[in-house]
Amino acid sequence: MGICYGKPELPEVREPTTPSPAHSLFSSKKSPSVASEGGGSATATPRRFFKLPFPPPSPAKHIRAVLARRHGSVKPNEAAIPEDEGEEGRGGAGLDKNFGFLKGFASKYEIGEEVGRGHFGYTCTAKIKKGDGKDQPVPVKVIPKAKVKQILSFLQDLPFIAS
Ligand SMILES: Nc1ncnc2c1ncn2[C@@H]1O[C@H](COP(=O)(O)OP(=O)(O)OP(=O)(O)O)[C@@H](O)[C@H]1O
Repeated sequence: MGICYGKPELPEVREPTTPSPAHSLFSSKKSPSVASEGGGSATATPRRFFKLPFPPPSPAKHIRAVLARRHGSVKPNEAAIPEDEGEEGRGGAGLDKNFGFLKGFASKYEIGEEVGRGHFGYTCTAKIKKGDGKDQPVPVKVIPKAKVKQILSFLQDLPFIAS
């Protein structure tokens, strides 16, 4: 009897009945633990995030609150400038001159009628009284000091602007 040199019989490789802990890392199937956490879909986590008892505060509310607070402390002569242009028309209707011009303004310029309004102030016609350009018509933009202070104060209250 000779010795037979056939192929050695290899043991049959079978899938283990219980997968190793690393199996889920390489398997395309979802692990049972992941699948049980709310379905594992892309929408599951955001849905849980938005189930907060209160929605996050809107920055618009903060801005509106600051504006309302500021508006409450506005003096009567400041309220003469509307937020939207053209409400009172042109030509000086409702023009409030109850504020201080720069020193020497009255001696240099003769202020005329209002020609238009913006968010911060209004524009008037004026005429140079003396010196270079005497009698030359010029536009004068009037921004009440209190309005500037109000805007600066509002900007400082904003959380995203460093003072
Ligand atoms: N030189 C000018 N000649 C004629 N009209 C003018 C002149 N300058 C301004 N105006 C009128 O006055 C209006 C207001 O001008 P203003 O410069 O105050 O506007 P604005 O820049 O929108 O204002 P704000 O910066 O306060 O928002 C203009 O829409 C325009 O009708």
